[in-house]
Amino acid sequence: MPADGVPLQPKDKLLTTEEILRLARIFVEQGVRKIRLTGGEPTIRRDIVDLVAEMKALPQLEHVGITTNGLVLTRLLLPLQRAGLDSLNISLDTLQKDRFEKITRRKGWERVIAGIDLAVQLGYRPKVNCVLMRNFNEDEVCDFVEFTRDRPVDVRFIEYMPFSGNKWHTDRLISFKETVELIRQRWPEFEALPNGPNDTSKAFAVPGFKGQVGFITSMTEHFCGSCNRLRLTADGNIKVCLFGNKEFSLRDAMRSNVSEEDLVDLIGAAVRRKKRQHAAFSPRHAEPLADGKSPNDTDRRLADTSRPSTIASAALFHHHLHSHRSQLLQAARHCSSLSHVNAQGKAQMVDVGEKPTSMRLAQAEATVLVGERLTQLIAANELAKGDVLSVAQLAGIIGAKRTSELIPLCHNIPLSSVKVQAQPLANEQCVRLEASVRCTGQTGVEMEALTAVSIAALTVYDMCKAVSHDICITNIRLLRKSGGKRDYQRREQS
Ligand SMILES: Nc1nc2c(ncn2[C@@H]2O[C@H](COP(=O)(O)OP(=O)(O)OP(=O)(O)O)[C@@H](O)[C@H]2O)c(=O)[nH]1
Ligand SMILES: C[S@@+](CC[C@H](N)C(=O)[O-])C[C@H]1O[C@@H](n2cnc3c(N)ncnc32)[C@H](O)[C@@H]1O
Ligand code: SF4
Repeated sequence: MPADGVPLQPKDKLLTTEEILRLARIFVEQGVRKIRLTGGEPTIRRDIVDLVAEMKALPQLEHVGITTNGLVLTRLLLPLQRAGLDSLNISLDTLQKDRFEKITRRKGWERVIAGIDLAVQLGYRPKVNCVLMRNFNEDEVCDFVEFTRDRPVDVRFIEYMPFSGNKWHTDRLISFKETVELIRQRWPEFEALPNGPNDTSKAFAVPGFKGQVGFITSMTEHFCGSCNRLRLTADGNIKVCLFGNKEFSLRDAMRSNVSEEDLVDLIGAAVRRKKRQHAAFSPRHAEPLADGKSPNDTDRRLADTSRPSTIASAALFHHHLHSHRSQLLQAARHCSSLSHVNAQGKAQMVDVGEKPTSMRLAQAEATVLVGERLTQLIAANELAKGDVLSVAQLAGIIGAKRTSELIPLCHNIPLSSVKVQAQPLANEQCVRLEASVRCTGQTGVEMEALTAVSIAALTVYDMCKAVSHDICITNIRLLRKSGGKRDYQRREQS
């Protein structure tokens, strides 16, 4: 706990019980089988027991766990167990009462130990998380191993990770290998055990001890290759990586009544951007790897993990859709000479039922002139609102899918593919957007491609307008289309 405490989020920014449960249901329907409630500190939520009970009622969910500072377990663990809690991890960085009070700036060490013992009595095999820091608690490594002699607990040593403001430094990191060597000086028989496919920790034990020891080697041997985790912050942002920027505000999407289908799309798009390894570091390792690969640098490079990036565009996007739609409907009422008008002067859709089915493709582009500074900020992904290019891409995809709702007489066409590319061009000081839409049907998809780039362009505007209003959306145009009665190819494309 920092000396000045930590700023708390206003309550209305946090997800409500209903919002958490709705997202839990959606995630489970999409294939998630384990949910861990962590934090922040999950036990400060008054609804924590109800949350566990409601989640356990989701038929396909196999496991609900919690990670807690353990301070109120003696009061809460029994109700949590009755609610169905499957497992618990308790954070404890020291076995010394005074040191605990120094780290946490509060009393309560005895309560945490009592919470661990209660968990054991109730039949759990709790995991005890201990972050090792040099010149701080490294002298307790063997005490923690000793803690596993008579208790069926899994003590896990976590390599100290850099998070914004925690004064991380390479020198403070105590590596997995170093810790194992230290333990083997006292217990030479300390042995490795098998691990599960997506475990964060490497299991070890002293033969004969009731408990075991694990190592979470996020820094020296990252396990990103087998990482299958998604993270949802207390205020509703989905993060596909612990070290990544915030992704989308699912809270804002839900509060602006985005449909469930679009919510699933937002989640899917975030998941597809999950990288092979964590974003915050160069691929270099801090020291020789256990698998024998040689390191090339001991100086770990950190990217800026504290960069703010609130992406609340789902809400704004929804707003655009609605205002855009009513403007368009108004315009349609004044257009009496359209071909989509019947003999009585009423608007009608063209009946495409007789047309042959064919594979149709349309490509369109748009250019957003943003100026030099914004082009640089976008390229470096340094805008406060978040990752402009990814959000624009996603908005374009949603736009293509919603075209028939926006353009009054457009058919609702099942699309087989929508691809949107967003590229900052340094020389032209612009973002170029290109959409490519495909379907197999009786009418084409040029409106879908044009809508995709238009919505993507508006999204770029929306995410940049805090920096400058000197932005111009231009050159929204069809590039080519094929598969219908007449193909089209734009000649001059600059
Ligand atoms: N790099 C990385 N580290 C993680 C991730 N999840 C958990 N950890 C590390 O594991 C520590 C303990 O996290 P816990 O909340 O106990 O969760 P867990 O280890 O995933 O728990 P289990 O489900 O019991 O394996 C964290 O402090 C991190 O150091 C992750 O997704 N990526
Ligand atoms: C952030 S806490 C949140 C849950 C809960 N409040 C708790 O104390 O367990 C989750 C885990 O992250 C660990 N953790 C916190 N800061 C860390 C750091 N800089 N490096 C590695 N692990 C860290 C904690 O020790 C804890 O086990
Ligand atoms: S990809 Fe991110 S979340 Fe997954 S293990 Fe690596 S750091 Fe953790």
